[in-house]
Amino acid sequence: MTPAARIAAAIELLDEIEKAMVSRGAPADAIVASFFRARRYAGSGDRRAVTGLVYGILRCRALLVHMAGAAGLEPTARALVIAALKLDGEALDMFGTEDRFAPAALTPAEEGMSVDVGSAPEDARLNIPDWAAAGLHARFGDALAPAMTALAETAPLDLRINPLKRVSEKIINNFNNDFELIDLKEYTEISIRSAHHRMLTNEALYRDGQIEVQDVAAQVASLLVGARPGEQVVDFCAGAGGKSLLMAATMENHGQIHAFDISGKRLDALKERAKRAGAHNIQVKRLPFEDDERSALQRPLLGRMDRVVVDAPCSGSGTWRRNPDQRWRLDDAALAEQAALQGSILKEASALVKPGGLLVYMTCSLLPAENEAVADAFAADNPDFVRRDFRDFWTGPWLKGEAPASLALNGTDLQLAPHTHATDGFFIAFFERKPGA
Ligand SMILES: C[S@@+](CC[C@H](N)C(=O)[O-])C[C@H]1O[C@@H](n2cnc3c(N)ncnc32)[C@H](O)[C@@H]1O
Repeated sequence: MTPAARIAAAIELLDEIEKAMVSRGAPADAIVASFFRARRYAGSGDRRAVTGLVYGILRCRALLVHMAGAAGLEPTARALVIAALKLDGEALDMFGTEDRFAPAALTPAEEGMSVDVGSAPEDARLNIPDWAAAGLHARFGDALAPAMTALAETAPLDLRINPLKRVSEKIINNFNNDFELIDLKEYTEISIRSAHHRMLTNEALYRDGQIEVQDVAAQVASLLVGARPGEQVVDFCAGAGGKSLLMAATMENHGQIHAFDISGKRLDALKERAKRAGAHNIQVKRLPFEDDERSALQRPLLGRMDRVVVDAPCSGSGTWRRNPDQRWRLDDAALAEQAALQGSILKEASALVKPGGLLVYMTCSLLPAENEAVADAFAADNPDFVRRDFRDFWTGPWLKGEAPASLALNGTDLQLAPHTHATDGFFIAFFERKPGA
């Protein structure tokens, strides 16, 4: 593709992503994949250039929208691409050239767009969507700028060794030098990090289930649950099984994990991953939508589980490094709806915990409305549960050293964030059902 054709393609691709953000359609990575499936003529260099420009735009979209608005332009995909090129100090001479793929010539308003970043409001400079502004200010206070800068970066590729497969240090050390593995032993014994994103599907270690892809925050969360061999555990929102797989390892495949989710597709993926990982104690159950069927499925487990994990559906604000389009997919009403759903799932799942058992609530969110507020409301309405300090659980297998400092707004829960912990944003709260309750 010519440079002009790449710009035209970036405008087209961004337009598709913008429309999907409004309609809450497919996520950006799925749109990128289908965009290039339909354009087989695009080489890998073209893909990298077009995708790099589009993702770069999503990482500072609020500022670009501000720049377009200040020039009297609607924030169309074309205006955002022009703003991004200006911000990067790129020449705009590929617009309106003889090249038949070139985008149309710049209008006077587009020509005149100013790159006066200093005059933009702080939330625009830091790429903060309106619906998350109050929560992020409350979470980070004076550290808002470094926190948001870290959230705008590209996340590393985090992996973990699968303890069920007993991979030796030597094998890991030999694992494709190209991966530039960083020895990441700060929080756990089993984490490794690659500076680069590569396809792992052809790697023998991955195909044989010896390594898994999982952000370190999610690894820490799974280990903090502390599931032991022989226990009965429910992973209430198990999805594709990130937490279940690691819990199966702490349980050494003994006892039972009941993996629930409403998505049959995700549970199918869990089954595949469990097979690859050699995790044999996970029983997958799709939660029906009808209330009575849903209750019937859970009835045999009521009040009998040693541990119940609720990895609730959330805004995903802690994963914005990986999914920058997620910032633009919610609004105030959707956030409130999400928090209400989180509260109701937590309440429903709590009924499965046995007296003396543990309920662990977690999200990959940074927002107090989805984190402390949901946990606080549960604590207030459920006196038969005691809120426990996360530090008490920093004892499980493969967790290292001292518990890290927490960014939670209280002294008991754990909140991780990219700028302080070099992980995704992640929240975890612990509740113990009173013995005899
Ligand atoms: C954060 S994801 C779970 C990720 C998963 N635990 C992992 O580690 O890979 C949240 C999951 O909640 C599921 N979910 C959404 N609404 C639900 C509900 N009402 N009951 C149970 N699961 C639900 C979604 O399908 C999604 O898989």
